[in-house]
Amino acid sequence: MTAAELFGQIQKKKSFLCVGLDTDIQRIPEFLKKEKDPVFEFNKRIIEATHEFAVAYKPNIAFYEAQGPKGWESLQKTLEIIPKDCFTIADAKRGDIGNTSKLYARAFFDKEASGMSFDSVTVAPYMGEDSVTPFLEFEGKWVILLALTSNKGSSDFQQILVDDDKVFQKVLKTSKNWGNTDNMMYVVGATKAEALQEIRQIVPDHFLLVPGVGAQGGSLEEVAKNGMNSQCGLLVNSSRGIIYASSGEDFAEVAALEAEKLQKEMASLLNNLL
Ligand SMILES: O=c1ccn([C@@H]2O[C@H](COP(=O)(O)O)[C@@H](O)[C@H]2O)c(=O)[nH]1
Repeated sequence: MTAAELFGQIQKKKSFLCVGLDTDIQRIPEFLKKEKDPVFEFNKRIIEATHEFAVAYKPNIAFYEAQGPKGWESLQKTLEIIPKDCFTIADAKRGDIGNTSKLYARAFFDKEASGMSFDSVTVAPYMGEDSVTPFLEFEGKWVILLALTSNKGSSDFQQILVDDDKVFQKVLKTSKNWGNTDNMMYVVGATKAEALQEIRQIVPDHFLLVPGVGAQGGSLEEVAKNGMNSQCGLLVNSSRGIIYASSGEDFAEVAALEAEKLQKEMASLLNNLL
């Protein structure tokens, strides 16, 4: 999916919502646990209930890896049923020396090799250009590079000043030439919305993946005010705030209500663009 096609979906659905599939077997409603694949059944119901309000889905790979081979199977089956008009993100935070990154890229992009073909994968920038470019060699696929993350520990390294730039600013300035606006996005936490204006000075046209509304308390309004560009340029993720809004048999309906609430707010924030 190109950036223009993604913006097309945003315009169509009046939404820049990404639903996070952080599906923890320990938080799945009891009644689903009798199913052969409870994680998949949970995801299926969440996807069916929320897809009219969302333009993207982001399974966090840790939740699947932690289940061993059956977790990978649940992930693969989940990816198959995400509607084709939705952008898919493998939130795996990978990156290694070049020949290893190539294999990570194959794991998430090459269906013939791994059985999965996500649109994008999150990558850590720490090991530099040769750890990122192997992902960019896959035509039509995206790298979503960690820039300024939503957690408290982002101040440990990402916000350190080096020669007048904070490390996350250096990451943006250096990496924006590795790819282009059709194959690179950046992660910026919603809890860091005040930094979005300076980030937009460096990467005015790139899409940003913004996790941290909902359970982490980031403000959607602040994110849009500081980070939206003329093509929206934002995918805002909420995971726990949607998928665990109810722990009962009504979990999918309540998830839909939460997703719709965010979509309505997004529609009004998009009003000036559409
Ligand atoms: O800076 C970051 C990068 C990634 N994440 C991931 O996004 C979701 C957020 O989940 P919530 O339940 O909505 O808080 C989760 O998968 C994180 O690993 C992030 O939060 N911050």
